Amino acid sequence: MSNSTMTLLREQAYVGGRWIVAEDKARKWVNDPATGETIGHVPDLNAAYIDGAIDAAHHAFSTWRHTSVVERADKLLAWYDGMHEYAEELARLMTWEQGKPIGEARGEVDYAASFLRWFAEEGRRANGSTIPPENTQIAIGTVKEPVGVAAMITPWNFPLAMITRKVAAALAAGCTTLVNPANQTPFCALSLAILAERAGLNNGEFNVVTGAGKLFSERVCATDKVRALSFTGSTTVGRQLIRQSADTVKCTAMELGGNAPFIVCDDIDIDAAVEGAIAAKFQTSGQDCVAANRIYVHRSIYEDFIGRFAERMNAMKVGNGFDEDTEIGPLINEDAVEKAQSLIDDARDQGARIIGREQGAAPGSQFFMPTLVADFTPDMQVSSEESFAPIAPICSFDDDDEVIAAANDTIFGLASYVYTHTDARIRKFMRGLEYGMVGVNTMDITGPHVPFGGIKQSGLGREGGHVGMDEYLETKYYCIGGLPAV
Ligand SMILES: NC(=O)c1ccc[n+]([C@@H]2O[C@H](COP(=O)([O-])OP(=O)(O)OC[C@H]3O[C@@H](n4cnc5c(N)ncnc54)[C@H](O)[C@@H]3O)[C@@H](O)[C@H]2O)c1
Ligand SMILES: N[C@@H](CC=O)C(=O)O
Repeated sequence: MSNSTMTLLREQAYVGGRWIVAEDKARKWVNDPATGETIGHVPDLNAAYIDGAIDAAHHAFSTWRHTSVVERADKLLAWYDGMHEYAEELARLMTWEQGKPIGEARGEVDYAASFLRWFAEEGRRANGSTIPPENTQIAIGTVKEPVGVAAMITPWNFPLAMITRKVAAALAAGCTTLVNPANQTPFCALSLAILAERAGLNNGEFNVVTGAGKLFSERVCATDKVRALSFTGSTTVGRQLIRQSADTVKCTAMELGGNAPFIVCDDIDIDAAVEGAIAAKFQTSGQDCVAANRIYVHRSIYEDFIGRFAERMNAMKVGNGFDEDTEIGPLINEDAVEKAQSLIDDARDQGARIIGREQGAAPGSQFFMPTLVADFTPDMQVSSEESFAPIAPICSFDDDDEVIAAANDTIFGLASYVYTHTDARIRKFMRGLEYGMVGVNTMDITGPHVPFGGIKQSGLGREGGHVGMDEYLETKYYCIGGLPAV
């Protein structure tokens, strides 16, 4: 399949079950990050269009909230089937506008679709409860009800999965949805809308509102018609959105930044730990909220680990994501490349050893060669900031308590990893690490069935798993009095 024959590339927004362009012809252009070439454009919707989309979702809610769980599940499953039917095209579209290596893009299509199936099934389990009353003439219980219209603002690094993980949960709960996708990757969101429309979600239940996130958030936060706001992105923007949501007291779900520690103890198979660290660091070319951002290795195996990691890293193929053997693609824009370089410069100036291929070997201006920063210290920016780049800071430690304290010394608390084969240590790390997620001897920690999310300034709420619908459900308590005594 070539890019010119794609059938899922649509240069219109999807609002109220209709495909629209902006009357004022305002557009946002989308570029291929690997080549810089233009892919196309999408409408840059102004406030009036955003308000129209809010009204459409609000109107649709009055019907969708009363649909049966079976109807909701059928539509989500039809959408799931559509994603599988068009899996290869979706993957190619993602590689084109996001830059992700095609193998990873195929993986994300499956991952994104898995949330549609999971929540199709999970919708049936939005159970209420009965509560034993204190006298026999009353009946007490709870029912779960949808919160209302839910708005979602999603990032570019997982342009399908970060949408389906939110939207499937919300639709299964009986909410209607408005998605504002990242400006770098709107075509993935719109391809989802094409498949949603074919699955029968064609009446304003799912809207893709392209254009600036800032304006979108201002409009949705200002109105009571939108009751929930779910955001995935940086902690800086998340804080701002929590503030903006205060005036209308919205339910907010926040999946924010991370600074994941990856701890390698001295009782492990070094090659397995190196493979885990390589995957945890370089997936999505380092642009992953759960990417290993600080690697701590026990002093007794430190130089050995660095040697093996560097050898593996230097063999990684950096290139256009469409080449099947590419392991590291482009970064999302040139600012990201500049930021990566400034992190390396700061670390070098403060005495770190910089190991890796020359940046001159990069195949284009938006590529950053994978780089190991050995002997990093807490004062370096690579330690406190999420690099979102293929940069692997590594330092040594002597003692478990010391490394747990170092790992926890951050405002973030999303993912963490530890490699050790000793039972007592597993328990100590699992409980001691102040993170929402702990991977032990694996970096493969996500899936539709797990509660994904962070503590501290990495977020509020969980996505996926049994709790993934909680953000979109209210608990209504009822108390029926005056019943005949039993
Ligand atoms: N916890 C998670 O599940 C998760 C997943 C993916 C990415 N992230 C985080 O996202 C960040 C990387 O993405 P980024 O740099 O593009 O983040 P970002 O916060 O700049 O942008 C994310 C989204 O927010 C929108 N946005 C930007 N400014 C806005 C504003 N003022 N109001 C409303 N919307 C606005 C953007 O258009 C984009 O769609 C990293 O920190 C990463 O850890 C977290
Ligand atoms: N890698 C995460 C998304 C964050 O960027 C996931 O697996 O859901």
